[in-house]
Amino acid sequence: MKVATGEEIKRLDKLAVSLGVKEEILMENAGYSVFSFLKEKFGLTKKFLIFAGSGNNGGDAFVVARLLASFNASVTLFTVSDLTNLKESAKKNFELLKNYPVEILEFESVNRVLLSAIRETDVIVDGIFGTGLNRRIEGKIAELIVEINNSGKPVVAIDIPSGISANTGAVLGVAIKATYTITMGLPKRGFFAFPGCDYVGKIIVSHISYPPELTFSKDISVEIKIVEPYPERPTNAHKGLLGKALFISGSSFYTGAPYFNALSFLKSGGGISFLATTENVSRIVSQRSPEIVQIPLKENMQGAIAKENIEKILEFSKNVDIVAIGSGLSVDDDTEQLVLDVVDKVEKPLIIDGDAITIIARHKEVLKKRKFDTVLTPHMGEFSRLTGVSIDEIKKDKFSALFMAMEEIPHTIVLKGEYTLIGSKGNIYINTSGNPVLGTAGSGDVLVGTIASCIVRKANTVEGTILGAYIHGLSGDLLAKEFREGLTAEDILQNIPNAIRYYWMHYKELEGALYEGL
Ligand SMILES: NC(=O)C1=CN([C@@H]2O[C@H](COP(=O)(O)OP(=O)(O)OC[C@H]3O[C@@H](n4cnc5c(N)ncnc54)[C@H](O)[C@@H]3O)[C@@H](O)[C@H]2O)[C@H](O)CC1
Ligand SMILES: [K+]
Repeated sequence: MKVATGEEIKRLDKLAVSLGVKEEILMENAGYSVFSFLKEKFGLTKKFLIFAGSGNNGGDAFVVARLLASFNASVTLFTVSDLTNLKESAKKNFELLKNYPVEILEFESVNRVLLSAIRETDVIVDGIFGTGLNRRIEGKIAELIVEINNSGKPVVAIDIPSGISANTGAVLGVAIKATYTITMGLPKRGFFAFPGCDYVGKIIVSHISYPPELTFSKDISVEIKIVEPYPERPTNAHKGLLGKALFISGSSFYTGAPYFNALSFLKSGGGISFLATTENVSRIVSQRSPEIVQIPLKENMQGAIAKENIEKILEFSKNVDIVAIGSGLSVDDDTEQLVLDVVDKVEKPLIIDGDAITIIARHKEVLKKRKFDTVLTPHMGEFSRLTGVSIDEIKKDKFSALFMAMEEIPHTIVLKGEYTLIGSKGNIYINTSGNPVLGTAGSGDVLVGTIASCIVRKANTVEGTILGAYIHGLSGDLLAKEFREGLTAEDILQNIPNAIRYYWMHYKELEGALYEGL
């Protein structure tokens, strides 16, 4: 499903209008989708308290009030801010509403009338601001929102929780904490970025009768894409057929990263995992996992892979289907040379992680020159090094930061975090699996191996990356159903086969599971 900015959705609304789907129809559909959700979820015997602003979000709210009242439901509606400049469709709906049994009040301040209305209601509907929010919410509307948030009542937001930026997920002053958000046309980017993601509650999408060419608009470059699983193991499956990976990772301080890299490749469907690491690390990893094929290398004074191994590594890379470098590696001079040579000379799909990102961030010309499929898997800090943009700036709008990075770096970039973003060829794919369980040491190393196997088994770098990121997050999601704390990268790794089984059974429903279309 495509994910839009506020501007994009306004453009789609206009296009729909130009195709004859008048604004009034769109507004009716928007209101109807919220009404039918309320009817189904809460029933029409409940008390509804609706807040309507002076824009078209308020217009949607008038429709909701009218439809509820037409079933004789108990409805109180507060108008928020001055309604003298209502736009045409909203104005018509406001006038229409006056013929229905709805208590219409003006919100003046957080006074006794308001507090008692909030206390007595069963459900609150937020139609204060939608995509038209263009500045911080202050004064009495801010106070109102705080009161709604403190009420403990279920809140259904129309289109966007008021106060959340549709594009970035920022809170503009204060924002409604919604239990459900019924969003119009398409979901908005801000729902998948922190802190907006904590305000939307469950997202339900209504296409408000857009013609499908708008819903699936090619001009929108952010989307949630659930890809097909990789093909089943062939009957004559043997390890060579299922893909060979070479992991160049680990140093004396990081013995877990190479283990997680190499074993997760096998756990997620890869055939043979080769691990190029120092002799010492190799000994430790082989005791933990004899399934991994070791390429023990000479160590330098810093406990990292010595540079005299470079030729051997480059030569070995010719025998495999994919190479990954960087997890728990090091940033010393020998490692720098190793990373530069690998990025420059390995003619296979390459995943660049961890310290290798830190190194290559200082030599972007080598990265830009690289002609073979490449995936970078930075966390926020590494992404900041890679782009030269501060973490604070990235957090303000991670979508724009990733679009900018893609202009400079012509590779697939996986920006890890809550809702990992995968940027490739000017498009961004939002990963919707995962939860805070995954924020544990070694989790990123498991991600590298999982992406590697999915790339090889799907024979497609971008789709493999999307699939690998999803499976990794899903492993954490399935664990989170049973456990709250105490999970480690080992648990995520061991649960990957379970995540794969689940994905294979349910992937067709996964998009709908997040968005119950109306
Ligand atoms: N356009 C369509 O065809 C459809 C729109 N739908 C709904 O409409 C809203 C977007 O409506 P819009 O009128 O553009 O904006 P808002 O309702 O969000 O409100 C704008 C209103 O509020 C003022 N304002 C903005 N920020 C603040 C602030 N911080 N404090 C005070 N006042 C503020 C601004 O000046 C305007 O007067 C969209 O989200 C949908 O819900 C449909 O669904 C149907 C089709
Ligand atoms: K709203």
